[in-house]
Amino acid sequence: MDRDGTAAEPDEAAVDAAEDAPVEGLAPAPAVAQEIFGDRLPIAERYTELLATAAVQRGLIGPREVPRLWDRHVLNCAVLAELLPKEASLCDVGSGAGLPGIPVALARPDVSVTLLEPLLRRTTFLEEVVRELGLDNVTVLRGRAEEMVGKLAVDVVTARAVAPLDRLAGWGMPLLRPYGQMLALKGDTAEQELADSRSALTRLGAVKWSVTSVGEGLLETSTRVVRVEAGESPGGVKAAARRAKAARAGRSGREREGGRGGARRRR
Ligand SMILES: C[S@@+](CC[C@H](N)C(=O)[O-])C[C@H]1O[C@@H](n2cnc3c(N)ncnc32)[C@H](O)[C@@H]1O
Repeated sequence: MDRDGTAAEPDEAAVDAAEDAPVEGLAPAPAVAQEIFGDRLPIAERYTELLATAAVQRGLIGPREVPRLWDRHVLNCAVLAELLPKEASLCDVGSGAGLPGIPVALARPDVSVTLLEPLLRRTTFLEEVVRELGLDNVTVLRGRAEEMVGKLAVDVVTARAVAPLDRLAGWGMPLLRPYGQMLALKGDTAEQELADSRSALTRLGAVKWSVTSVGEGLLETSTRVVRVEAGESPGGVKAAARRAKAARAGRSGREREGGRGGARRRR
């Protein structure tokens, strides 16, 4: 600010230099990032910088994570791309600062990603990031997963660090289309959580489940994923009833609108 109270015009060269300056503590992108993100690598680098700066300042990422953002967060999430069908629709439940949804969207521009997150502070950050990075395959949606049954139906649900597997499945499976899949990043607890959740998964319309590793041969530590495949009724009986209710509400709403239009036409 100048002494007369007006903001000084920023020096363009100084702004450029500030933008190019390395972020303290953040390592440069590892060589493998080029293989994973291809020509979107500069966008992935900018996203990682935003995690190291704005997301840390707003309390969405712990400051101690900064030195390991590439390995433990961005790349570790991006390799989920290996499991995604071509041109899939995907909902990242409890996306937080965009993990794993944004790295996946960067690695797979053919996939349409919805970042679902209930907290306003987090959706505000996500909207800003999506706008700044120009991610046209990403939508931000504010809400809880259990409120979205009948409103959202996708081929793939992803989640990391959101809830124990049985509870997560109760939220995520009802958002799938028939024969869709839920991919939960679970690390070392994957097998145990799966063993503890078998009856819940069956009740929720799952027909097949396994623990799989992605990023092998690319990352030092591969990413362990619980993969749960749905049958023809994802979410089971309760979800089917909720979807039918939502569909009836939608239909009667449309009929009411049509009815009003019809009345106008008859007059
Ligand atoms: C520990 S954070 C993990 C964020 C991100 N997935 C990551 O790995 O960095 C858990 C997130 O789940 C969100 N969450 C909690 N309950 C949820 C629900 N029922 N539906 C959707 N998101 C939920 C929280 O708001 C929070 O952002």
